[in-house]
Amino acid sequence: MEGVLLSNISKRFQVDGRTIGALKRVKLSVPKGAFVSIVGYSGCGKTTLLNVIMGLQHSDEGSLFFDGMDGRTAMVFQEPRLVAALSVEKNMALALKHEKNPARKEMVLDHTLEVLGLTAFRKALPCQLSGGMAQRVALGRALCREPELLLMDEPFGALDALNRKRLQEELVRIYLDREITILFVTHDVAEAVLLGRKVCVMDQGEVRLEIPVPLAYPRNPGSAEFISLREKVLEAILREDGSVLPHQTTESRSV
Ligand SMILES: Nc1ncnc2c1ncn2[C@@H]1O[C@H](COP(=O)(O)OP(=O)(O)OP(=O)(O)O)[C@@H](O)[C@H]1O
Repeated sequence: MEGVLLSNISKRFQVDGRTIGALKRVKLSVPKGAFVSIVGYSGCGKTTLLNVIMGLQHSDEGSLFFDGMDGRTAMVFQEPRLVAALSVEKNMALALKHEKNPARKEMVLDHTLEVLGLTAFRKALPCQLSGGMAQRVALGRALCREPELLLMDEPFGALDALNRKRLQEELVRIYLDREITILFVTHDVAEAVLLGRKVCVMDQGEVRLEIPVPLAYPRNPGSAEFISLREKVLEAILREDGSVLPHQTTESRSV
């Protein structure tokens, strides 16, 4: 299978003399071109998993394979992490600094600004942007790398509902337009089902369950199929945790 393959990946941290197993023999396959959502309770190892795949942290054990992929990987974080002194276009151009051909550099930059509706703000500084726009710039910077693999760590978590919805729609459009593989971490069960072709449920450092989402894009969160899948994912998370959330509606549940 072409794609990213994790085989028995483990990662431990030492905190105050205690050993924390952040990842415990994680097995996961992400086929090339797939959109995979990862959900799970806070602290279950989602960020560590992305960091290991990105190469920001080394695993203690296990193997990571990129089969049939060229290794071009980009990551988007919960906060935009823009350089305050640089304009929108200069922030995005940071991802193109290895591009030798100036015409191509300009073309990728112009195209990405346009796709994300940022052309009119290309000269703006980060302090002149709204939260949604800043996150769009962060996504643009990642896309300028023309990644085969895009890792997203709760990228829309800090946005208001409207901006979040817009960016979710834009991300699906970008995914369908490009041959890109996406691994998307979220606390929001509905977002996981809205975006992923597969939802992986993590618990205490393990990928416990993989639930396929066989719905066409764009998805309708009000449809019976969507609601049933959302419930299935939620039940899987609660089953792993062994707890109940008595006062929350399924609409609002995030983990
Ligand atoms: N640099 C670190 N040093 C020590 N412990 C860490 C470090 N990074 C993560 N951990 C621990 O590893 C475990 C997994 O953390 P991780 O950030 O991957 O979880 P998460 O599922 O992404 O959580 P959240 O949803 O809250 O972001 C947690 O117990 C955390 O305290």
